Amino acid sequence: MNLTVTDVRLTPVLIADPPLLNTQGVHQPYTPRLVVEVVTADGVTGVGETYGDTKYLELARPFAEKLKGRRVSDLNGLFTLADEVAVDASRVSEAVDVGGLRGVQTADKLRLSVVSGFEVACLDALGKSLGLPVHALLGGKVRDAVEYSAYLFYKWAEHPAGVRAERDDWGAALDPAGVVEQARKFKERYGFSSFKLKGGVFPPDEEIAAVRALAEAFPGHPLRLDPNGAWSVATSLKVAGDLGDVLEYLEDPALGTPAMAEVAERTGVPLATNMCVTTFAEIREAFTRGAVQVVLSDHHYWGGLRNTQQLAAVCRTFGVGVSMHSNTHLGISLAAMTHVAATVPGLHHACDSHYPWQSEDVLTERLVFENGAVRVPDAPGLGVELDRDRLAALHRRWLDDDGTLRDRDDAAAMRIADPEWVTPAMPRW
Ligand SMILES: O=C([O-])C(=O)C[C@H](O)[C@@H](O)C(=O)[O-]
Ligand SMILES: [Mg+2]
Repeated sequence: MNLTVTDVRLTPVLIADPPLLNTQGVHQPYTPRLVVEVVTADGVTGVGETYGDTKYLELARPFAEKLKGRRVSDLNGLFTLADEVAVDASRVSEAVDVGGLRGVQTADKLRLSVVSGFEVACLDALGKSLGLPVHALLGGKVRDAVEYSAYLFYKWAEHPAGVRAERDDWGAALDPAGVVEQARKFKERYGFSSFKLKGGVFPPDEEIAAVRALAEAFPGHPLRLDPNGAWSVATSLKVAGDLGDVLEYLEDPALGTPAMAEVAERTGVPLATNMCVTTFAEIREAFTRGAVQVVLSDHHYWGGLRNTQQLAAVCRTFGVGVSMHSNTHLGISLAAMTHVAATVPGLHHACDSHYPWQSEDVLTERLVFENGAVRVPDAPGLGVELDRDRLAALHRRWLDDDGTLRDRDDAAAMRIADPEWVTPAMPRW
């Protein structure tokens, strides 16, 4: 068996995204992703996926060149390789990523986000070469299915008039009734029984009312609210006080570890984060201050599936829960998330996934949610297959774009509907 990488293919794509609202603005009609393929000397192809914005592509290209000649089994070596790829300082001059949705932006985190796509592709190729599923390469699954939560968003019925976009059949959700209706659809279509509402969009009282309406419509179901740090400590405490009886956890109510620690100290409602603990370096302060009770891992920015397992082990050591964060992603990443989640003992919270919002994929067969869960694939590698025609079509869309959609910008999308829109100063409420 020859596991040497002889070729690496990078295919940026633009995939359709509905008009989902968050505190920074609204999703653009298409969002960039990068599909990574590694090919071994034996002709085995492994596939991975990560962010597709320009700053990631700029790193992925030299990284791909360096990977050639190495073995797909050399997973630790990926981090050494990544250290050799220079990050343009202007790419990390902002303190926060995606207008603040993914926490601090550092050169390391950028590199790790790129490594993750290659790590998954290498694991896929290795698994296919050995005839083993990725979860077996990670030590073996401890469950046969991974539970996901319905990721509810405030949402317009459609993208602004005149903007090229794909239509969706979810309708608008701009008030409590709309949110409950969306949740019903999620439950009907996918069987989800946990619900997360992306907040930070409307004044907190409106979002409290929406969560109350969910609690009434779905009694006993785990509920979460995530305003992406849009609230002050006082507002966070008010929301925790009003919703404490129905929330599984409150996600990033306030921005940064000190503010989260202050909230945590004064409420019994567990706090989750994908914003103040997003790197290993951020763990110590957050855990010693008791700022978070659940970390939402994301194999993309934590640097892959094996780093996700390490994060889970650290969380376990400190008695902190673990679950998963999600951005817009394709089926490749859902498969990767499912494999790693299957290996993590003590995963007590349903994972987030944007996948139901994605009408487009690059796989021959979409992954399916049954009773809110994805069965852990047992076929070799990730257990998914690329549909090359779909991949080519979505790449064509990326090629045809004049550059406006190649870098995610939720504030720019919002300005099309509201030219006065500026990224809100935090805390917003
Ligand atoms: O905090 C989170 O869960 C996210 O930031 C997830 C996504 O980025 C979501 O907010 C989005 O895409 O609008
Ligand atoms: Mg979050």
